Amino acid sequence: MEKLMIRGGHPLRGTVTISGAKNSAVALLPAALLAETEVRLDNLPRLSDVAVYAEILEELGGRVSWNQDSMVIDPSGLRSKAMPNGKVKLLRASYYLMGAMLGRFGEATIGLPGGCNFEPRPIDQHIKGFEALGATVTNDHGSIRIFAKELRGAKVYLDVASVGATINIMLAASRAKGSTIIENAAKEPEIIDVATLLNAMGARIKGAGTDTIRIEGVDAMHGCRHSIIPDRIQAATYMIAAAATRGDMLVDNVIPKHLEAVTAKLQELGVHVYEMDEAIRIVGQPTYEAVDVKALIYPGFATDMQSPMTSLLTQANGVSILTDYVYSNRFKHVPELVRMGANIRVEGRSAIIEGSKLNAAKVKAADLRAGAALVVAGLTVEDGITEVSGVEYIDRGYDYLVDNLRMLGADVWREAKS
Ligand SMILES: CC(=O)N[C@H]1[C@@H](OP(=O)(O)OP(=O)(O)OC[C@H]2O[C@@H](n3ccc(=O)[nH]c3=O)[C@H](O)[C@@H]2O)O[C@H](CO)[C@@H](O)[C@@H]1O
Ligand SMILES: C=C(OP(=O)(O)O)C(=O)O
Repeated sequence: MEKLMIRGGHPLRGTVTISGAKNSAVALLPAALLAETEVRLDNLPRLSDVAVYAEILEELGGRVSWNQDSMVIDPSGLRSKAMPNGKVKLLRASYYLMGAMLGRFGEATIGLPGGCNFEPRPIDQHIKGFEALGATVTNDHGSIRIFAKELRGAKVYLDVASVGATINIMLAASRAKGSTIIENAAKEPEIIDVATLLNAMGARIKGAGTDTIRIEGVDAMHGCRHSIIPDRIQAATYMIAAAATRGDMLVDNVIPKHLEAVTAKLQELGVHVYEMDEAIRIVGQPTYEAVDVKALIYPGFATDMQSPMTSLLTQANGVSILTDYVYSNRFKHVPELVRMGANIRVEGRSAIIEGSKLNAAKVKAADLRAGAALVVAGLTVEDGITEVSGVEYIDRGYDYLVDNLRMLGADVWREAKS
């Protein structure tokens, strides 16, 4: 186990290039199981979640070769295999194996997912979707067993606009007989990315990115080449870090439209933000004014950005209220920020943040974005060294973090945990 050491107080200056989106990658890899020939994914991020997924595909008989930021998945040797335990427990997005294997083999047995468990994260809407398509779903001691003699298209109305359920239903329905309609579908950009890959593989999906998605099932799917969209959460984290350190950063290889909610909120704080075609420049300012933030489904301010945003709000004058309407209790970063001198209290699903100077401390990341929040906080501290443990969570979502931060002028390094 390692920890991240941060000697803060350096404004981040320069250019950072954002990698492909984690939340796309972990859906595109299992989607490749639906093809009968090779799928090549470009702009793939070097993340631990991606590495674990590649190993899962190999365990299922797929052949995977990973070269720089491209991966070729040869699904020709794939077989149906129960995966009740093991690697599926290491990441949240292993639930996509359910939809992909159901579509490909008519059956799947997958252990309930792991990943960041900041609060209970049910998958009832995924299951409702599979059942609507004609599958029988049982929970066998923490493993979900799904079986269908024949998948038939159906209309599914999601009770909540769930990203995972929307993608899982798209995966299975791509190989069902007839048409499926998903109503109240999630609209996140990663859903469009998955639909783009599936269509390039021969699927017939329309409406991804709106709340109604129509899928005409097809009999067979084939390989293709696909480039993954940039990671908007990673990009937002760097934008927030630039603002928090009063730096001047060009965040390159982004789709600015995906970042509108964070751009608008940074401008409201007083940060200068300049949008270009594929980049955003952030110019930090000496003082910021408190703002309220509501984390919502897309195109609202993403819940995954709220923890790093909390750290930035400690740098604003006045009291900010940050409310998470997606996850009611995603505040594991708060006690650690308080350890660093932050003045924050949690009331219900809101964090009430009063601006204050932060101090160096030994803190622990309890999940991925809590880790990102602690890194942003550590970068603002002028004296002393902040030690962030739980780096394995941060590695789920930020590749080349130390290299990138050092290139931007930060004094950060990894050390073995004593
Ligand atoms: C791998 C991946 O893409 N992860 C993202 C995905 O997670 P994930 O897809 O798991 O999140 P969902 O969009 O499904 O969850 C949104 C909300 O719906 C609820 N819900 C979800 C499914 C369900 O069957 N029943 C139910 O009640 C959840 O508890 C939550 O309150 O979207 C989240 C919300 O943007 C992000 O934080 C995660 O980074
Ligand atoms: C919660 C996250 O990821 P996951 O759903 O994979 O745990 C995240 O990316 O912030």
